[in-house]
Amino acid sequence: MRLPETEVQALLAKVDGWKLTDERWIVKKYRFQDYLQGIEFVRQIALISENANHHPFISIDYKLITVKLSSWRAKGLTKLDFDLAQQYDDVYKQIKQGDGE
Ligand SMILES: C[C@H](O)[C@H](O)[C@H]1CNC2=NC(N)=NC(=O)C2=N1
Repeated sequence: MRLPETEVQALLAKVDGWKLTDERWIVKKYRFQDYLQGIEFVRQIALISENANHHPFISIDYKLITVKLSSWRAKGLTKLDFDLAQQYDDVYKQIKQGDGE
C-alpha cells in the first residue's frame, strides 16, 4: 500500500515546493495576502479532502497555512497524498491569480 522511498522521491520531484519529513509526511507552507484568503484556501482544500476521504493536517498561522499529508492507515505515503498535493497547489494558483491586479 505505501510507496517505496524511490517512488516517493520520484513523485516528490513532480510537485512544487513539497518537502518530505519524518519519512511519512509531505509538508508545504502557503502564504496569502490576507487572513481570509488563507481561510478560503482551507475551505476549498477541505472540500477536496472530504470528497477524497483523505485528510491533511492543517495549521493556520495568520496569513501562513501549513499543510501536512500522509496516509495514516498505510503508515506512509501513497499516490493519493501526491494527487491531493497537486490539487491543493492548483487551488492556491487559482486563489492567487487575483492578487496584485
Ligand atoms: C474511516 C476513514 O475512511 C479513514 O479513517 C480515512 C479518513 N481520512 C484519512 N486521511 C488520511 N490522510 N489518511 C487515512 O488513512 C485516512 N483514512
